[in-house]
Amino acid sequence: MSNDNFIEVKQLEKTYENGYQAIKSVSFSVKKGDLVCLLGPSGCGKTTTLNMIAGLLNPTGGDIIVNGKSMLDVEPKDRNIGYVFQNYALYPHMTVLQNVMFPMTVGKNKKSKAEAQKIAEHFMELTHIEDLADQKPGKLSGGQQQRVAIARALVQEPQILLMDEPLSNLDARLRLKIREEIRSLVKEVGITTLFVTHDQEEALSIGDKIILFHEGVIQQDDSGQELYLNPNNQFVANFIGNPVIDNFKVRVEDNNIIGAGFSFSVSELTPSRLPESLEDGEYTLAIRPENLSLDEDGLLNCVVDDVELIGRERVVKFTHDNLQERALIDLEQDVNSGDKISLNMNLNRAFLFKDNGERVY
Ligand SMILES: Nc1ncnc2c1ncn2[C@@H]1O[C@H](COP(=O)(O)OP(=O)(O)OP(=O)(O)O)[C@@H](O)[C@H]1O
Repeated sequence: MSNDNFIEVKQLEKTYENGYQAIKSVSFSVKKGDLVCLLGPSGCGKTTTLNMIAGLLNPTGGDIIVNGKSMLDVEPKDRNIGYVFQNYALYPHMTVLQNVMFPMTVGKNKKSKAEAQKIAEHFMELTHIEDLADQKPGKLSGGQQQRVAIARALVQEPQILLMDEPLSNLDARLRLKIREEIRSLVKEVGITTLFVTHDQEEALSIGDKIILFHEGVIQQDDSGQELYLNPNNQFVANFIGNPVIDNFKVRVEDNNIIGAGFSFSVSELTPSRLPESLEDGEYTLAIRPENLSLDEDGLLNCVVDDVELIGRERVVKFTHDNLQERALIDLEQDVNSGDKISLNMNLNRAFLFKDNGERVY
C-alpha cells in the first residue's frame, strides 16, 4: 500500500434484492489525507457506495481495501470509520458534550470519563462548539447540530471520515461557511475523507478530487479543473459548470461543421485535439458560456431573451434552434433584452460529442 491508494475500491458492484443494479463495476482510489467528493445526480449510487465502504451494505461484487487490507470480512464497528449523515442523527436527550463523548463510553474503545471528556473538548474546540457543551441538540441551529455530529464522528480518531450530504439541511449562506470549515478541519486533523454531494459547486470548492457518478458508473475521476476544462463525455460537460454549457446541434459534412444558421470549416478547430478523421454525421458542439463573445461579425446571430447580472458579469440568455443558450459577457458591455447581437465562439475551447455522448474533440 502506498499513501496514494490508502482506499482502493476495486470493481465494486451492488445489485439490490429487487434486481436493480445500483453500482456497476466501480473502481477508484483515494490518497491518504485527501478530501474526495463523490458527486452526481440523485439516484446515481453515491450513498450506496459510501454505505458499502462503511460496511452498512454488502457489495455483490468487487473489493474495498483500506490501508492494504480488504474490508469485506470486517464488521462495520471494526472498520474504524466515522460517518456523518445529512440529518445529524444526534441523541436528543443528551447534551452536546454527552453526544460528543458517547462513542467513547461504549464498546471496545471505551475510555475513562475524564479522558473521554478531554478528547471531546478538544474536538468541540476544533469544531467551534465548546460554548454549547451543556445545550440539548433541539436548541441548536442546523449548522451547530452538524458541527456536533462532526465532532462526535472524529473523537474515535477514525482512519476514514464519510460524510453524506452533510450540508443539505442548511441554508445557502451557512452551507458556504460550513463547507470551508469542514475542509480546513479535515486538513488540520489530516483525516482521509469521502464527501457525498449532488452540488457541483460544493464539490469543486472543497474536493482535492471529484469522482463523478451517473447511473452507477464513474464518468470521471479527476480534479475539478480537469472536469471543467477536459470533460470525458457529454454528461460530465453538462453536469459541471454554472451557468451550464451551451449545446448546439451540428452536422459534419465534407469537412464543414453546419449548425442552425452558422457553419465553419473543420480546419478552424484545433488540429491536435481532433481525431485522425472526423466522420460525417450528427454531433453536439458544446461550448461554455464564457467562450462566447460579442463580435459584430460573429458566427451566431441571435436576439437576447433576458439578461441576468451575476457579480462582475452578465449572463445573456438567447434562444437558438429552440434551445435556451447563454453567453457570459463582461459587465461593461451594454446588452439588454430584445437586443440583436452577434457572438463569436472560441472554438479552441469547444467540444464535439457524438450522439452517444462520446467526446471526439
Ligand atoms: N434498498 C434498495 N433496494 C432497491 N433499490 C435501491 C435501494 N436503495 C437504493 N436503491 C436505488 O439505487 C439507486 C442508487 O441509490 P443511492 O441512494 O445510492 O443514490 P444517491 O446517488 O445517493 O442518490 P441521493 O442523492 O438521492 O441519495 C437509486 O436508483 C435507488 O433508488
